[in-house]
Amino acid sequence: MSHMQIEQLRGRLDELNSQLLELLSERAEIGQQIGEWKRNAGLPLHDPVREKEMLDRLAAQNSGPLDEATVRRLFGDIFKATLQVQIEAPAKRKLLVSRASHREDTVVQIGDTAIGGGEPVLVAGPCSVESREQVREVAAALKRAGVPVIRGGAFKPRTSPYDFQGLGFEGLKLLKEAADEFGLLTISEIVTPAHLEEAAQYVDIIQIGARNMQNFELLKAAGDMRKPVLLKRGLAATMDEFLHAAEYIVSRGNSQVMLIERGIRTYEKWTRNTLDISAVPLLKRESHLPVLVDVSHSTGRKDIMAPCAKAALAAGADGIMVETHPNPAAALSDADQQLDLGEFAEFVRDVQSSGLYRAIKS
Ligand SMILES: C=C(O[C@@H]1C=C(C(=O)O)C=C[C@H]1O)C(=O)O
Repeated sequence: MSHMQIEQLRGRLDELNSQLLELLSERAEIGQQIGEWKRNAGLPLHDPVREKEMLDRLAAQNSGPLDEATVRRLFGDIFKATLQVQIEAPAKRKLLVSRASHREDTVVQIGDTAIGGGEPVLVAGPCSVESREQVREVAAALKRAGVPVIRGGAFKPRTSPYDFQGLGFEGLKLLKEAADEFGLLTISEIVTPAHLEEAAQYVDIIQIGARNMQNFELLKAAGDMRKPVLLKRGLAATMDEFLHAAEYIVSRGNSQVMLIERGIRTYEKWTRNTLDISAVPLLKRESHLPVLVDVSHSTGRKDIMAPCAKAALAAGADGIMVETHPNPAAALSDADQQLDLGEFAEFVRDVQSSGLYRAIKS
């Protein structure tokens, strides 16, 4: 046989491989549907009687060149594979937030700013909105640094009830006023479902905080909004819990959801929390939603914020959140971890020098 003939036959085998794969995939999908039905009906997934019937029928149909034992073994393997697909948590693969159901990156577009699937963005601002002057000064610094989104807490879920609880709606108004003056977008945490509608007048992105990641009524209410939501990972939330929390929002019709890793609680004390960098590529792989990293709450220390931001971007993050305040020492919350405006400008320069982030030109 000539070399050309072999090439032709191999080409034909390649074609048959593709067809077989297509058929096997179709078969596995049907198996999945049957598996789901069985699960709902409380029936066992494995049905050896049905498998034996099929094998006997195939053996009878077989006219070679494969011998009977081989046909039985090959189909036995196919049934096993179908069973495996049925067993593997089907819920996970079918989540709306998963890549399995939506391959392309979700891009949250707010005005001229796009988050996800392209250039990473910075989100910065004070931990809490404290006064008109404070938030205005920060907004001006953000504008100078080419940062498009200002953050600032107005409803603060603090560990102690005796700590500063935020200025509430007054804080949101001050944030919006400063943002409008400098052409920025706003983001702020909302903690009460009943506040969402009113808050939507002042915030472009609703933040759901780490402590509320599994506040299901809040998630549902945010899902009924048609506003972008930034969902923070809970202090001890697994990836699975995090994605299911996002699913609560998306399943109500609000597809504009962004995820943010903010550090998890571990035994380590040198950082405020432990920044879980692996969350970034994992979430990017499992989900199509934009993924950000909060380098302030995760590290809680200024000296490693820039390297951690670079690591997050290198790992594929779509954005970085960082806290900055005109006078951190006098801040009403998170005094130790907020960058002053000089440190913030330096932080932006440092992150930019990595080539992983480009500031937006104003
Ligand atoms: C798909 C089913 O579930 C399992 C997988 C089978 C298959 O791959 O054909 C057959 C029997 C079960 O063990 C089914 O019951 O039909």
